[in-house]
Amino acid sequence: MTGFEKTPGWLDWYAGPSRPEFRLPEGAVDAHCHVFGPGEEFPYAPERKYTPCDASKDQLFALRDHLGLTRNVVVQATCHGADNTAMVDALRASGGRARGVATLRRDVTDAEVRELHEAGVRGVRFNFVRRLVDAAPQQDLLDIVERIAPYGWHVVVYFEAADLPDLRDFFLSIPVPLVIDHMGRPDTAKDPDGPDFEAFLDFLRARPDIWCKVTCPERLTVSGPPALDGERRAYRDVVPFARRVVEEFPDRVLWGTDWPHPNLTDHMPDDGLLVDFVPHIAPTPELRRRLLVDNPTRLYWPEAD
Ligand SMILES: O=C(O)c1cc(C(=O)O)oc(=O)c1
Repeated sequence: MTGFEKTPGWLDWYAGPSRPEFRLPEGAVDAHCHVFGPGEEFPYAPERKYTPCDASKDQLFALRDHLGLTRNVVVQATCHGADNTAMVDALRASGGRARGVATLRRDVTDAEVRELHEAGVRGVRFNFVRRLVDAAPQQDLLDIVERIAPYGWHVVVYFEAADLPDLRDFFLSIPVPLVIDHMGRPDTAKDPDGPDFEAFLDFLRARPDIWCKVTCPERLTVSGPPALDGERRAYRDVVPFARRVVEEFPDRVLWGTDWPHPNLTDHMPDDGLLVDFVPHIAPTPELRRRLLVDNPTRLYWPEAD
């Protein structure tokens, strides 16, 4: 009993995922996942916009091993605000097999950034999705960038496709590498070769240090079918979008499960089937090795590259 009550309609993560048919290459990284609490040990932030179910580091590491992954990048979830202790606890318990992305406030001190770096944090996340956070002023974010730049960190940005035109110039003014969450959330009911997704690709072309996570087909799909009950044709509407990114930017794409899949109310995917989705978006062994192993290792474990 944690004293926290899940947001109504919130779906728990999928227990007992299937074992993927696709065998992940040696050293594969889940470059986008989260821990939630447990709330009793790591309380959710007062300013959060949802209350999740608990999803602990041990459960995350068990999923890693079950799916055949080697490492995790644990991204600070908005339900923990700028209190990074649950995420840092996961990094410290991972024996070097997890790196992290933090949320910081403008008044963060150099000593705090250094401590996060020593724990394995390598990026800061700026979130512009209104249902998740009230966005901070852009000047505050640039002040944070000044703090993290000396450590070689990058900035992870989460935004909706419709907001890219307004945010593009701000993003391009950030003087450290950028990593885009969930492919910039395209509307997959639209044409993957149409002007909206072309504008996103054009943004990626604007600088060679903009990376893109080809994640979350379960969030982006419009026509499904869901990755459940052994479905082999899950989320086919998302494939052409992700594949365009993987094929044009093979050296700066990242993949992750997004476990425990915050805020899904329609269905909760079987994470084993999410792994089986990968060969559809990265059709050759070479593309898969870069997406799953080489790229995330270069960004998060450069010393092991
Ligand atoms: O789309 C979302 O609801 C979502 C939320 C969070 C978070 O709350 O941090 O992170 C994600 O990667 C995706």
